Amino acid sequence: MVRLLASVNGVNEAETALLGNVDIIDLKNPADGALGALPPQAVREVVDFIAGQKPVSAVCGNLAMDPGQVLKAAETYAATGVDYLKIGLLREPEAAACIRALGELAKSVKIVAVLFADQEPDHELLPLLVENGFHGVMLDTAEKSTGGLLRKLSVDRVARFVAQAKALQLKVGLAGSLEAPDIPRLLPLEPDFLGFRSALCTSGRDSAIDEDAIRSIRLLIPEEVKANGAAPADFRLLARGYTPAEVDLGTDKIFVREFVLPMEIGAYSHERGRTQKVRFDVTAEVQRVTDNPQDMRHVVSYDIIMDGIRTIVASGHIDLAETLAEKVASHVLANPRVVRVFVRVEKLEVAPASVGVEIERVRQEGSTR
Ligand SMILES: O=C[C@H](O)COP(=O)(O)O
Repeated sequence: MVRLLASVNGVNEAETALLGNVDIIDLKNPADGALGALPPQAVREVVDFIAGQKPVSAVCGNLAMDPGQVLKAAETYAATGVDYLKIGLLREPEAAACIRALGELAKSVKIVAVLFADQEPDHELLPLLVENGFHGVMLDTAEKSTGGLLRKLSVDRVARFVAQAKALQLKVGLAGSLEAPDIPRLLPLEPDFLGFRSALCTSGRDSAIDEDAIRSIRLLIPEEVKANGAAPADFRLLARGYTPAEVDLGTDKIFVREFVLPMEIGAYSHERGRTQKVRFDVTAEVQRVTDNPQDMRHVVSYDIIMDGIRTIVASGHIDLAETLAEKVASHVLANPRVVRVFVRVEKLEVAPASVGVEIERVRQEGSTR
């Protein structure tokens, strides 16, 4: 299940977030950047106000990578009674010593490390976080005015980060000026939570959060549904395409055309260890879910197709264009609303003309992939 974390600046906003049914109330001072902390007393007030209705996290401030200072701040905020502490780790050699300094405290409070997508996050810190008992890790952006997470780090790199953290049993969160169209792109990566501030505000990150804005984000992150004691919804399925229509409205086609990427491909030895340009054309036939599409729940985003291609291309050398086409088709059909997909893969640098393959694949009856 992917949880919705909302960053709030005090009791009033915490109440709004509670009404919006977010999953985690995160405390920070947005006016002081990605890691601006509220005074400990203000954090305590929110912890008392929430009174266990939702988990509460707090950031510990814009800390220099000084182990003593980091530990002191963490102890101060741990004493407020929050469920999670968020500690920002800058891309500096002392970050490792700061992690070690928190090892003892991590036995009594859940600590989540925050790494920045715009500072080349250091994957080598992940095992160290585990060794020192950290609960989780999240990617955020330090600079909020220059675009969101997926503009700072390509989707395949975010996917690799999530997969690596999960393989180490760390809880993993993603944030960074996330907007509605980012959500269907990030849900398939199955992070443990997605974090928001800017998208919840009426006019900019420093303005107040707004109930309607929270609601529109909440709608895009499936909540755990348990009806009559039935098994919880399959979030992997929901995450890939939201709820399929109950009545048959027919299909539409979405497409990505002339998407060219350099990649390692080819069965010849001279094609190894170098990239060549490959062009992708994909058309997906998708079930319609409404006559009145209004938000990301109602569409299958073409970004998901491009994200899949980028991730497949980044995964390493592929010998055959046929293998590549099958992988792309399979990725697109992973979305339960896609009933048929057409994929053309063309190698553009092989011969005087382009060469490649076209395939068409259809969802098998009853298959959820
Ligand atoms: O922890 C999450 C952040 O508060 C997200 O803030 P943002 O959406 O403004 O980047």
